[in-house]
Amino acid sequence: MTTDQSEVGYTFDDINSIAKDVLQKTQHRPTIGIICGSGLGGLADKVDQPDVVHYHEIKEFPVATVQGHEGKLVFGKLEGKTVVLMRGRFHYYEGYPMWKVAMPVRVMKAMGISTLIVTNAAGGLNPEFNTGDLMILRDHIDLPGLTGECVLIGRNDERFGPRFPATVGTYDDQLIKQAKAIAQELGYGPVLREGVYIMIGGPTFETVAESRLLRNWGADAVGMSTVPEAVVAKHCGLKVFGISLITDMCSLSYDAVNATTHEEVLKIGQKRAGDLQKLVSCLIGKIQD
Ligand SMILES: O=P(O)(O)O[C@@H]1C[C@H](O)[C@@H](CO)O1
Ligand SMILES: Nc1nc2[nH]cnc2c(=O)[nH]1
Repeated sequence: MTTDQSEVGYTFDDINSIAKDVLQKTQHRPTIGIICGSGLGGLADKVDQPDVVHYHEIKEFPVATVQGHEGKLVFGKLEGKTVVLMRGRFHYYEGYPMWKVAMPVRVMKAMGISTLIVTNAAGGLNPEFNTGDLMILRDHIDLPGLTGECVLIGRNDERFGPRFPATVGTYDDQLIKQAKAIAQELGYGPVLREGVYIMIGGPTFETVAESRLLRNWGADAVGMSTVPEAVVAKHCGLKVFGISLITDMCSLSYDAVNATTHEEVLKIGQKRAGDLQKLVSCLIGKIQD
């Protein structure tokens, strides 16, 4: 690991060495990676023949510090596919630099995945949304990136991806179509949404004025994760699918203020995680390795 600001982050060799070490702890060779959002780690319990690797067992891996994020990789079989789940992700507000927040994506790519599924808990900004809705990410707004904290800042190694990557089409059209069809089959039509996720740095939830601003910018939901992971995934050529569980509605008016808490986020997560997990499992079943 280097410390010079132009060379921050793990080198290509560092990433490959971490991936190699982790693969020695499991018999599985995953093709699909899944990052579980706050309170959404239960999908890991559905994995057959699980091999669990705790983050603290992996040299150079950050540790998860947020309630609802356990801090382990779970390898195994889901719907016949070999997967690796991150049960616990890293957030910028925990004090990790952006490149560290997203480094597990490069490790998973080095382990052999070709598709990344990212899930999160998010606040609803679109007034037509309701708490408990599931929102497929059509696109995102990288607010930290737009303000100088892009996850790809630093020297670029072309073996990871290009210096100036396109971010249009980050979320795979085919996966979006498949997920929508599955949601209809499962009877989730009334709670299924599609929209734009905006990432803020956190850990503060939004003021009313900030929620109005984010809504005016075209965002349908707001959260504190996902975007750095999706940007790094697109950069290194992974197919990406993103989905948010709307755990609370952001206040757009001073007359109806809802002061969101993390406990509320986890509670709705617990209540609604089953449907999100079902949708993600069925989608995994349809992904071509
Ligand atoms: O990891 P995610 O994005 O699901 O977590 C959300 C955003 C904050 O970390 C936390 C707020 O309750 O939930
Ligand atoms: N920023 C933000 N993140 C969330 N994660 C879950 N709910 C919210 C929310 O309302 N705002």
